[in-house]
Amino acid sequence: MAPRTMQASSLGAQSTLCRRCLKLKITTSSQQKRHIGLKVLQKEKLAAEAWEVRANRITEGLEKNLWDVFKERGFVKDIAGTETQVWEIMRKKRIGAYVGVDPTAPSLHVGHLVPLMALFWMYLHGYRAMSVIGGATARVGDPEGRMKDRERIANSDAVLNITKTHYQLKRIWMNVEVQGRRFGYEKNWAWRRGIMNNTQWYNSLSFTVPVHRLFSSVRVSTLLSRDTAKTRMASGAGMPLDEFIYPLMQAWDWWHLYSSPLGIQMQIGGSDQFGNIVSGVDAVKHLRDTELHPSKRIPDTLLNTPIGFTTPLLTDSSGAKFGKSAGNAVWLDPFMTSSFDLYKYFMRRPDTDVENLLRLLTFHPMEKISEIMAEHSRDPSKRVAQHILAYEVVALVHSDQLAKDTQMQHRTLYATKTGNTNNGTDELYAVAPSSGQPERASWPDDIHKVTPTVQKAAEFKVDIELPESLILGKSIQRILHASGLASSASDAHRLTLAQGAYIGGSPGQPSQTNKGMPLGELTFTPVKAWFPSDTKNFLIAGKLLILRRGKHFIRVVKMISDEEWKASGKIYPGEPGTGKVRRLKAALQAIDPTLNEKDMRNLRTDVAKLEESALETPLLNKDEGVRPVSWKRRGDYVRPEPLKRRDARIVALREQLKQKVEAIKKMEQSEEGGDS
Ligand SMILES: Nc1ncnc2c1ncn2[C@@H]1O[C@H](COP(=O)(O)OP(=O)(O)OP(=O)(O)O)[C@@H](O)[C@H]1O
Ligand SMILES: N[C@@H](Cc1ccc(O)cc1)C(=O)O
Repeated sequence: MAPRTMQASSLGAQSTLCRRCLKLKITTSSQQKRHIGLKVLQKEKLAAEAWEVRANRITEGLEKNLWDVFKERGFVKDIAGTETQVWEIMRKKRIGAYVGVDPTAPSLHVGHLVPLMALFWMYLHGYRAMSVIGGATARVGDPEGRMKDRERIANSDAVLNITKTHYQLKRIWMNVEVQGRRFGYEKNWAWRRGIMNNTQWYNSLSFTVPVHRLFSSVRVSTLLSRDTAKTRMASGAGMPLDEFIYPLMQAWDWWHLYSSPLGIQMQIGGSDQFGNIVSGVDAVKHLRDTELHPSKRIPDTLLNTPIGFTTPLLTDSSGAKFGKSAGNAVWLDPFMTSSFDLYKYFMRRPDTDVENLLRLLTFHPMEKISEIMAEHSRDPSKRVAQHILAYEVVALVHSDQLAKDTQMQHRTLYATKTGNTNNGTDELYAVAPSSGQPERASWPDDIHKVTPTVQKAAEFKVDIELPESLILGKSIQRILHASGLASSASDAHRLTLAQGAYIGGSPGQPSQTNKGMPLGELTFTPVKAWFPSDTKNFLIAGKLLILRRGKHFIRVVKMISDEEWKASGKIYPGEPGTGKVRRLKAALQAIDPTLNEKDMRNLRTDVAKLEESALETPLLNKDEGVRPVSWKRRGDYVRPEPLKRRDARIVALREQLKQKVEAIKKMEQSEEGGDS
């Protein structure tokens, strides 16, 4: 049976044929009705048949159950349910699985990749995979393993964290598609993946519903018997009620996902989540078995059993779990940890850990990992395995291209100036870079000493800060330009005309009266040519703007006072009085204060040419003194002495200019940041 139909029937849904459109009408609850075309049904039937064939092949030992892959790669720490149950359910049913992440920081970190990788494997093997952002649960915070009450998150931070986490996950999911293709997984019509936020159901949930349906069945003693609660009680400090019932909130999420047409039957989490997952299993079973609405009832069968498992925790060198709370996270956000530093972090993993990390964090098959390790052990100083690990993680988190560039950058940086152009590792690299730069034969000591770019989350709350006079006084197009989402104000104008730019706010409300982004939700409205005074309606907590270009390019802008802006010494693209021409003029005058306007104009033209030719094309003909290339004169031309002197001065100035132009460019690049 096709997944959707199967889900519909397992949920007790009724199907009837619509007489008007001759499509099958599936009724999953008293309110929800969906029309499914015959073509879709046919596809679902084919997908179900393929799944059945696969299940039989697993029984016959011709194919591996993904569960066995999880086990051999070291993904399984603890299981909620029995192993036989999980094995059989995964064999027979195209179940859905989810991993939840609380957006308590503006970025995911390396530790999150472990449970997420298990989810990505599920997706690549045809299961439904959901990554859930805990927009609602983050307002409470999981008390698991904490000795003290959690600090509550400010509204503006909640919005910011949700936005950043959402787009980070989106990018990673896109990369999973790319990596899936690279590793030979053929995308199938039935594959389903997504990102959800639990505010989607919490914001419209009546308080009495979970109270009646779930809380009434849970004994306080059960919650009190959990380690965290016991420790907090024993310390005499106790714990706030919201943290105390946090496991029930997480359980409600699972119930919501389980009973939805997605049929999310499995929860995956880091090993600290085991308690929450086990209570989730009990809660989902209870809610399922006490369902009163006949059309929503799900039978208590093996194939409908909620199951879960936890993955091992990634720890730092002292054995502490990488996490936000511990303050030792290696972030995935490029603004917080550059791709180079992320690469470097994995280059520093000790040989004893690298095989395990290759299994957990890459899609390389086990046989390939054995080959890599064999090659690695032939000469560990080349750090072949670490290079491949670092490459794969950067490709997953950022992109293949960036991984290639970062690897090249790394090789160049650690290259010797002499000899040995091939250290024999090239063929093992995920890409086969041949930069001509020899790799250092043995690794310099400093590579082990460099401290990781572990940044405090609080220092990196926003992508860019911009002054109040711009945000409240200039057009939204100028703001888009200043934030780096458009190459100029006119580009921004074209973009808004084509409805390609968005701002975080309430959808469907005019700019003059827009109420802004609802708390905890990520909603956008297209940017229009509104009055500058309307932009303030989109400010979150009076200071944050969330801007988006197209689907993925996002900037979180913080408004600061003009005084703070001035004191920062920065300039933003398009800032009045700081144009390129003006800056060049100032640079020229700094080089030679005696230059007159005409000289400067000539030099500026030269600079433009220099820039165009990427500072490489020779501007002078070999024997022509300083005559520009365009002066096509005969060889017997003799340049008068005063002109020669002037030329010599210009040559010297050009040299200095080249450096200035480079410096200005670098400054611009670093100001613009980038959605690499
Ligand atoms: N170091 C880690 N190794 C493996 N899994 C991790 C690690 N850190 C977090 N996870 C898992 O990622 C998922 C989401 O974690 P979440 O962001 O909610 O918490 P966290 O990073 O542990 O933050 P906090 O320290 O605030 O609790 C959970 O399943 C969690 O167990
Ligand atoms: N409690 C999890 C995050 C989470 C949130 C909501 C869920 O439904 C599931 C998981 C953690 O702190 O790591």
